[in-house]
Amino acid sequence: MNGKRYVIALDQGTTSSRSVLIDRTGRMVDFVQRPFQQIFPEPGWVEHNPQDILFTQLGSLTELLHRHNLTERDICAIGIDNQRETTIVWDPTTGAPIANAIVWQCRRTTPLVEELCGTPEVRAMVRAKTGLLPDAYFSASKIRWLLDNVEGARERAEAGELLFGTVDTYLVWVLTGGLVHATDPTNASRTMLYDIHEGRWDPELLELFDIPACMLPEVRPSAGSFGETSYPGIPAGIPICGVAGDQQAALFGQCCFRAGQAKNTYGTGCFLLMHTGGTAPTSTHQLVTTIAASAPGCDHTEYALEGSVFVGGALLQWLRDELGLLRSSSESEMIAERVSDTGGVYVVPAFTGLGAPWWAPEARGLICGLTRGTTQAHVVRAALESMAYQVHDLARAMEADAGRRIETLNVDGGASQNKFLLQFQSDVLRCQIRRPLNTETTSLGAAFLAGLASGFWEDPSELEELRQRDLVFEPEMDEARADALVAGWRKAVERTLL
Ligand SMILES: Nc1ncnc2c1ncn2[C@@H]1O[C@H](COP(=O)(O)OP(=O)(O)O)[C@@H](O)[C@H]1O
Ligand SMILES: O=P(O)(O)OC[C@H](O)CO
Repeated sequence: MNGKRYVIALDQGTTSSRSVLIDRTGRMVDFVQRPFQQIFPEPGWVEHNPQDILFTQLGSLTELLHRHNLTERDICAIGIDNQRETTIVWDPTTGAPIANAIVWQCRRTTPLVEELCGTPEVRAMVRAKTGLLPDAYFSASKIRWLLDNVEGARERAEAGELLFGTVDTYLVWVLTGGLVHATDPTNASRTMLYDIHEGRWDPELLELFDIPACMLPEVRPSAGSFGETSYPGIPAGIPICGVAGDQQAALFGQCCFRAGQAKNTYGTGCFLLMHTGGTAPTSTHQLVTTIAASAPGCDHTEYALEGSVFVGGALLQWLRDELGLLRSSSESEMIAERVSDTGGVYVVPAFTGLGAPWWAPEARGLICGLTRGTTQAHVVRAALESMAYQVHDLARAMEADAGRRIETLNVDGGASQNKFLLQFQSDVLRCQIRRPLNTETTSLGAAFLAGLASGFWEDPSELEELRQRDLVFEPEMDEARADALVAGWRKAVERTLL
């Protein structure tokens, strides 16, 4: 314990950077958010300018500090959570990135991954070591692309003149004045270069992707020491002692510390993660196994199963912007409640194919079951229900892989404000849904990690007690009806696979 009043979370997301002030009761006192530009140089490519990431992050931090008149005397620690997989390579002598960051959504390296990981043997080796499915999503092929396509990059990297980092690493490096080049296991586990069982960068994977080991950051515990702030304009000497990828941070922020505890984030897409304790199950349903963030003092690696829904809340934005059926996403709740069911309508938002457990990249979306009596309310309700069905499918796959039921699903994200959605989720999943009062669980997770590492909080049980009042949803729908609805959804999904 010390007299400092706050922990700050730096929440570096895909579309904005946020700085969040959190007090000892776990309350979010205030936050500052700065959006930044998305760069689409070619179809399917997505980039960020690392300077944009940096200056929106630092700008939000300084504004937050000024707004509350805060100095290093008030801030116990900084925690960082970040968009994962996004890849930055820079020159440590100047701090200048050699190119824009290649964002996790960018598909430019799909042919490269096909070429390097095309055989069943290589795919199996990558899966066994990293827990991931070989894909352009993860960092490895993005680093390789930069080395192959930026003039002189390979020679400089091999001579030890370039550094690689995910966004956490880049922020830590800049904030510590270039002293610390480090990441944490949750971020390392998303690069496709890290052996999640051995806990080290893997020589065979580095050889496969032809990436020099000297570019890679040191891997330190998520609740560990990442140096101190030393950057002009930022109060000096604040310890940075929490780092985690944003989805693992949210799992931690939801106080899912034990095997079987799960969270789902309903945002533009959805991310479902289940803590699996010290075991790393291999999914037979195309889910990925990833490293979970651990509290200080944990003597073993903890894991999670993860699955994602590509189109979640984005479907409501599509109904709003392209079909004009809604004025806002939040209006969907009131409109859906106007009807008692969808009248047999299903929406399958396979705009970019379907993810786990279907993995059908060629599938395309549909709205089916239309009759002359179908109204706006039926379609809007079916759109909300589609989010719940997709999470249901992921959750059932996860339960089969983990060999245990999800008793309670902890939820967060923008669309978790929708109570109709959460009740329907509980009905089809047949489990309790819990929404914390503070749904900013990502920032909370980063703050918790930094706060535990710095002694701001004593131990994880204290954090469970801080958890503010939850909104709880229990299944209300008759089980036979819920099963019939899910069966109808399955038929609709099958139609998209034709
Ligand atoms: N009340 C609501 N009901 C349903 N969907 C909502 C509601 N509020 C926001 N959304 C959806 O949630 C998404 C935004 O959530 P957010 O967690 O901020 O997203 P992200 O972090 O993925 O950018 C949008 O796609 C929006 O359509
Ligand atoms: O930026 P977010 O919060 O949508 O998260 C992105 C994920 O970390 C990508 O894996």
